[in-house]
Amino acid sequence: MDSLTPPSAAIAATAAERLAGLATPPGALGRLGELGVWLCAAQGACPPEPLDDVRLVVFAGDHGVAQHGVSAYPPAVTAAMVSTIVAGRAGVSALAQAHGVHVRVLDVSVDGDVPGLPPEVSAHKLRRSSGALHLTDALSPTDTAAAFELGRRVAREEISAGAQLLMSGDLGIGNTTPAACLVAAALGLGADEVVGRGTGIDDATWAHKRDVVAAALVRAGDRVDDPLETLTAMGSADLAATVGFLVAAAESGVPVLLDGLMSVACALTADRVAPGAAAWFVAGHRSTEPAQAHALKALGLEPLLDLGMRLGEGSGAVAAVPMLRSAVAVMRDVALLSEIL
Ligand SMILES: Cc1cc2ncn([C@H]3O[C@H](COP(=O)(O)O)[C@@H](O)[C@H]3O)c2cc1C
Ligand SMILES: O=C(O)c1cccnc1
Repeated sequence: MDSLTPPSAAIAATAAERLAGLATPPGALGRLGELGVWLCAAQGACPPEPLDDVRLVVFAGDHGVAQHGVSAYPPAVTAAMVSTIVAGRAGVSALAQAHGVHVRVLDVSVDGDVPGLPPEVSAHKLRRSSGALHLTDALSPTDTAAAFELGRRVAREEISAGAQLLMSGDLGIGNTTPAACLVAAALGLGADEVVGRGTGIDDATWAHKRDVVAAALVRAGDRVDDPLETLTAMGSADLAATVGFLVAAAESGVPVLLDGLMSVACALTADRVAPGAAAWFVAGHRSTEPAQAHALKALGLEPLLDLGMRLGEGSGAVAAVPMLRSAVAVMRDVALLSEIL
């Protein structure tokens, strides 16, 4: 893919000038000021538009590797949590209600049919679960392409419906294992550097998860050099869809607020598929997963929040939405020093 157009440098310069002219000491707004400048550049408008339409899409799927002792929870939790998001009662639902964020959840590859799902949640289902990535490819190349295109289509739908800011969320027991693999593949890291505690695994399970990731990396071989082949070898349909979603947001010039490990691993992969995509991303929070820290550093992103969260679902991104709205408010509503003197 060609390198993407970055946010407007001209508007960034105008916004930086406005920030410097506000009735505050220079730099006194700290990162809020930097965020404000970035948002102006991403929107192509200074002062920026209020963020009235903020949307999260949660990509749900199961993972074959979850049958092999890498999580503290059984795969059946995935379907139950999809229903819980639909009912508006998940962790991310509470945060989204508090901050006026629209949540859409998609069953991309949950293992089995989730009873009682509204058709719009299950209509895009691509497959059930994925191959156990240390033993076999997670997906076929056709599945990877279809999932990537699904994610792109979903982003375009949300943008057409009015999204000014997009976020991706994840749901799927075992998903920290493929996400760690994506980061290791992109950055040439070893399994022991990327494997984390996920849902809260003990030392013995961590050591096994590390061995599983190491085996997956050996099995993938030099396919790690290509981001889409990496998704085929050791990703999943829900993660490939997330990558497509993030690429399409960046292609369309819509800013993205990233979440934890899965979101950031997919952002890193999206920037490999579409170089320059990362200029459209801001990091919502630092999770406790080591691979997320490596990926953030490689992307040059410093997270807005560091609350020790490790939930996923998009929760850390949604928690950071008030920071972006604060940045908009200061850029719009603070007087200029020249007006008051
Ligand atoms: C009740 C519950 C709700 C969740 N919501 C998100 N996750 C998160 O934790 C899981 C990933 O961690 P691991 O790789 O260790 O399985 C995914 O389902 C992810 O979405 C949850 C996990 C649980 C148990
Ligand atoms: O980093 C995350 O988002 C995360 C970590 C553990 C489990 N689920 C999500």
